[in-house]
Amino acid sequence: MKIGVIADDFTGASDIALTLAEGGMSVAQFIGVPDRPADATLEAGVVALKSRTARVGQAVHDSLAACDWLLAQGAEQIVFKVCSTFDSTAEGNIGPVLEALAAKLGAQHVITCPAFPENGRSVYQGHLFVSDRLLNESGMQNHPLTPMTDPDLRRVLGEQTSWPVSHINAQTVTHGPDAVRAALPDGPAMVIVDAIHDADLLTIGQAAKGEVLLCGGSGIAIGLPANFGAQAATPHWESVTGRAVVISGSCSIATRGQVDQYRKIAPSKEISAEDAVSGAVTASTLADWVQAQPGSPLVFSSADPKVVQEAQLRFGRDTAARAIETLFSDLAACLVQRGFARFVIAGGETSGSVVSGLKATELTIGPRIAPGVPVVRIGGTDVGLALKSGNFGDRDFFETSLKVMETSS
Ligand SMILES: Nc1ncnc2c1ncn2[C@@H]1O[C@H](COP(=O)(O)OP(=O)(O)OP(=O)(O)O)[C@@H](O)[C@H]1O
Ligand SMILES: O=C(O)[C@@H](O)C(=O)CO
Repeated sequence: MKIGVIADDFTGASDIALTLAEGGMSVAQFIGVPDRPADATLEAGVVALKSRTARVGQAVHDSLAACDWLLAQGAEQIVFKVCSTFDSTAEGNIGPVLEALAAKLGAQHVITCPAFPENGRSVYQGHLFVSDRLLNESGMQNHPLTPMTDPDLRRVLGEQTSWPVSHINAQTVTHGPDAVRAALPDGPAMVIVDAIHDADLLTIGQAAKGEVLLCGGSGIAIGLPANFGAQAATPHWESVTGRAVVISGSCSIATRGQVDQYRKIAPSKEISAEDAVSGAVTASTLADWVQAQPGSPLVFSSADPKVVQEAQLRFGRDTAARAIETLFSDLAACLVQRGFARFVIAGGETSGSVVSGLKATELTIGPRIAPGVPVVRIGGTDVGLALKSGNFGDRDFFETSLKVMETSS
């Protein structure tokens, strides 16, 4: 293995696995830290954790365990994959995890760049933009678990780490990889690097050749496969047919648009936080409903910020979130037992729960459905998944996912 990735959520793991696969590397996504060695022919391995919203100590512990496993598989470069909207809290988990990984790997500085231009995320003057809005005006300020209220990544990361946080600006990046390398500080530092276009990420990738530790969204990996001699490719896919369901626990603006759109063409059922917390709706009754519907139904808890906020005040943020996640995880487990073969899941935390419910341990990566979202297959099965990050995909995403799963390529 050449590149080892530690991803702080499951959709993010698929996102960067797609980047590496399209960069021409053979790649697999592992669900949690595997208890056995990876296939020796793999060039990149992505360990998907559910550490973004875990307690700091747990996130550090899990990330170090993933790092140990990746190093044991021969990984020469470790990437800590975080959200392209830098989702975190004042305590972490990005800063503490990076500090721990840097200590383990003996890294002096950590190039950090969440830019993902194809999905509208750019970093300029140390500030993160989502399309033409600063992060804190992009809708991310209302995120149910990690509201992002400060667009200055130097400040955001600075609050989470005792390391100095420095910055390499866009002008330096346009001067090429040597200029970026020359701008890296001598002493220990987390280094936020600006990137506006894919070309900037390619430059950063070249500059990062030989660096043991990097941090970013999937964009940070655009330039990395070429450092190991890989050439761009389209991942292979064998069609998955069979009954399908769409499960959405993401409350992002993009997902709510996709839910509105899909409800026009498929049966749908909304689950409230109260339904899940009170146990009024159980996984098996929900599975009965899904099974009785024609076509590929949608089950969703996606709601607007006001509804989410009310539920959080009433039940507690974590209680509401975990009750919905557990319900969806149990639902998926019921449905796979009843022969369902295609699952489209919206939301990183939601995907983490559902994939665990499906008892998946390894995913193979297929072609893209949308930027940042591949189709994936549970290793050794005919079960196909789309794990969609909250903010990704256009309004037809759910329908498109089902079609891409059916099509060999
Ligand atoms: N109606 C609701 N009320 C309260 N919490 C909810 C509701 N619906 C979903 N949630 C919770 O909100 C969280 C949404 O996070 P999730 O990561 O799944 O989506 P996302 O943040 O949009 O996606 P991503 O992390 O990929 O950007 C989940 O923990 C989910 O259980
Ligand atoms: O980087 C992103 O935005 C996504 O891959 C993600 O991590 C959302 O959960």
